[in-house]
Amino acid sequence: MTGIISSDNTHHLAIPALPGFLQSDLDQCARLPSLPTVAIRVLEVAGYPDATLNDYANAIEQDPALTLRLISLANSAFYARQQTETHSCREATSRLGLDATLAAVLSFSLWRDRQSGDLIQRIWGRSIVSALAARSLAEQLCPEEASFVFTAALLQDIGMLALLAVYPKDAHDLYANTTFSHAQLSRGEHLRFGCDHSSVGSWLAAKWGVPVSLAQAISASHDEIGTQKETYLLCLRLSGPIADTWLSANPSQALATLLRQLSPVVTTPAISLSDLLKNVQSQLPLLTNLFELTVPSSHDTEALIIQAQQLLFQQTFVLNARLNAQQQELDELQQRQTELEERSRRDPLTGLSNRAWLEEQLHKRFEYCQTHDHTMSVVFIDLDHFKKLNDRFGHQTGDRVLERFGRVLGSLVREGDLAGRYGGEEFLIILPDESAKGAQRFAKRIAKRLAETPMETVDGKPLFVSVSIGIACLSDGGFGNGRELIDAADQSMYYIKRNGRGGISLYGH
Ligand SMILES: Nc1nc2c(ncn2[C@@H]2O[C@H](COP(=O)(O)OP(=O)(O)OP(=O)(O)O)[C@@H](O)[C@H]2O)c(=O)[nH]1
Repeated sequence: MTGIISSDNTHHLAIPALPGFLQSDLDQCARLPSLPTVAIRVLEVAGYPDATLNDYANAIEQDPALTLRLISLANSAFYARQQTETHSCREATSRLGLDATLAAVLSFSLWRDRQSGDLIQRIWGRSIVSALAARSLAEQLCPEEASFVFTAALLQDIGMLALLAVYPKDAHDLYANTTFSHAQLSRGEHLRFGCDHSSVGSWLAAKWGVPVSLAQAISASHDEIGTQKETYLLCLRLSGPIADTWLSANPSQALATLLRQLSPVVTTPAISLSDLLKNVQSQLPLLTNLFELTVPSSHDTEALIIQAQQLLFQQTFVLNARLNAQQQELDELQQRQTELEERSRRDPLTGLSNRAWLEEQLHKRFEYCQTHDHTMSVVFIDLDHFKKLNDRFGHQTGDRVLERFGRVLGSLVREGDLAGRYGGEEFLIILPDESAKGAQRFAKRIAKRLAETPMETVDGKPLFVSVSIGIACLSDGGFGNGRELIDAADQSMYYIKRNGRGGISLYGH
């Protein structure tokens, strides 16, 4: 059959460009599938939302050979079924119906080599189931576009035929791998040919001169489900995976998996899966007969749905259990991480903050006070004569004193204050929003507590300690950073040390 290109649409900007090498190989290929003018005219008619059988018949009658074949098809045993013989194209199209007429025209035009083997059979088989699924979906979601969607779905894989014509070996090797999913095939095509068959199919359809909208739909047919705005594209994109499910060796399992994959992206409640599958089931023999394909095994659609739902429930159950286990692991990891972080901030002996954490927090607080015009105070505490205490009572007693003092300090600070061990027998407390006077009151409470409460008992005797305390308040000096504030408190503390110990000094006073 001679392919006559009625109007080449490949230059149309809305059709994506192909890689240069592929484009030139396709241009030079003499064996590309071709469509006669009459088939293109029929495709145009199929694009009308209100196409009638008359429109189809008028287009088909332009080609006497095709008309004759349609009439003989309509009179074949399968379609005749006790009806009288038909003689006109109009009667033939009416007997076949719109979908079957269109499929017949395409099959006569494209399906030339009836002996072309399993691979081509598989490609057309998928296209036919896709077309039926797409039409059924469209009838539920966008009835006015059902016919267009049917056509686009039927042609969505024609790019595979083109690639088989241009690169017979490479394409055959890829397509013959029946373990590949359709998505894996597309990825394989990208690797080998620089794009997938939806782009090639779109280019081919545009080259035939089919309506641009149809070529564009073919191009978008394999894109990710859920990214489309138009409902007809949703129907088209769902049709392929549904066909794969139908044709799978284990359809209920495949359907359950598909439903699970689709549940987050397809939220249209209007789709009746049962109607969809029943439609495919009832129309399939008619269309496969046109293409002289072996009818893909039929399914008990109700049982299929029930089995798929049961599997879906099981899968969800297993998935949830796995998710729960993972979540638990994650929680434990997070808890460990939090504990580690917490520990990295603590002084192990007293349980108070350590120096690094104190300095980091002081730095942050200082910045905050600068930008928000707040004040703060720091209190520097050094235990008096601690060396002597160690020397006299032992290092362990010294440790217990430090530990006990840490607890006392912790009990005296308020929420929001930060007390820590700065080093050895030195402690630092950050008092956010505290004036010098408030910090002094706090320091006095510490001194009073130490005067009243022994930090240890040695040989039955209470061991009291005194401390030297230096205070610096942000409001009392031109401090450039947190470090300077600590130094000021440290200097005040040393002032007490130099003057006999056991007292409180406020920087700048
Ligand atoms: N038990 C114990 N002692 C410590 C710890 N860290 C530091 N020290 C001791 O604390 C003592 C501090 O001595 P100095 O810096 O001379 O100060 P001081 O003896 O308290 O004298 P003044 O500060 O002048 O009153 C040293 O002997 C350190 O070994 C600790 O974690 N545990």
